[in-house]
Amino acid sequence: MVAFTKGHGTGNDFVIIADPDGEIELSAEQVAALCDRHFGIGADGVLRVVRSAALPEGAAALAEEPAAEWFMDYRNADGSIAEMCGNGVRVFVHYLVRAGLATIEPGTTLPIGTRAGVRDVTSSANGYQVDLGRWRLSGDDPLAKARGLEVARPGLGIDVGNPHVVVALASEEELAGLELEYIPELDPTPAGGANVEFVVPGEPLVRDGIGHVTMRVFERGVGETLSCGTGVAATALAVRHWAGAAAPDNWRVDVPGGTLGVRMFPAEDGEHVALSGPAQLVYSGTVDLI
Ligand SMILES: N[C@H](CCC[C@H](N)C(=O)O)C(=O)O
Repeated sequence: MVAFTKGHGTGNDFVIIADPDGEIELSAEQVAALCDRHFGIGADGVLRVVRSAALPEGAAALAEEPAAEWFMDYRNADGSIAEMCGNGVRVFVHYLVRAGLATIEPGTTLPIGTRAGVRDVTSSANGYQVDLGRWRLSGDDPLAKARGLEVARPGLGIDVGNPHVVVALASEEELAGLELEYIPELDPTPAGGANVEFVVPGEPLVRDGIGHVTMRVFERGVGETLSCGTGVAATALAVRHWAGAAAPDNWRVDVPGGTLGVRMFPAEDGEHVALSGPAQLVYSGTVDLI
């Protein structure tokens, strides 16, 4: 039996397993069993909470300034490993704070180790803000086909530590008509796959200097989720890219599970993108690992 806590960020839900000394080896099958919504707890992913010192890949997280004492071992619902989870890192930090394992005061930063590198988290008015780091156009711009979409649409590849393909749709009706119980088809398929976001620009796109979009997402290794933090950031970046230089650096993104904030800002190593939003813990329990 292992102790777990269930948490979510705008409906993107996770099984949190505290393993500070890195004693629990989670297999892909065990993760898939935990995430199964009928035979397990049910979640979009697993967050294993482990001290960086207890992990081989955690060494890099300790080498940075400031060192990241904690490492987020994120897994997708199918058991696959992904580099980064934007909603997940907010839930991860919220768990650390509520469990008394870390503190985060207004104006202070808590560095968290991830497979995409150390990510800085701060408290914010709507919960937490995570600096997802430097973003880039991935160059993987496939054609996207989806059930319920009349014609294939061009996608824009965006990397925010993990891979995304963002597809612009013409209307909320088109967005609602997508049958995302079926995996979208990307042609060509990026090596390693990608999370696929479908977006409708707000009418108007910019209100009071803030960009507004609505989106849905099919997550790599999961399926359609109510929210995907890195996907929300990638979507705002893609829409701003399409809108051109006059587009704002602050965005509000509506997802089925709620609303998240995105902000682009200059940093020493290039432009960064930050994601802000809520994090909730729902319940705790114990579970038999298969
Ligand atoms: N839900 C996560 C994204 C997980 C990405 C994962 N599905 C992948 O394979 O990259 C988020 O909030 O950013």
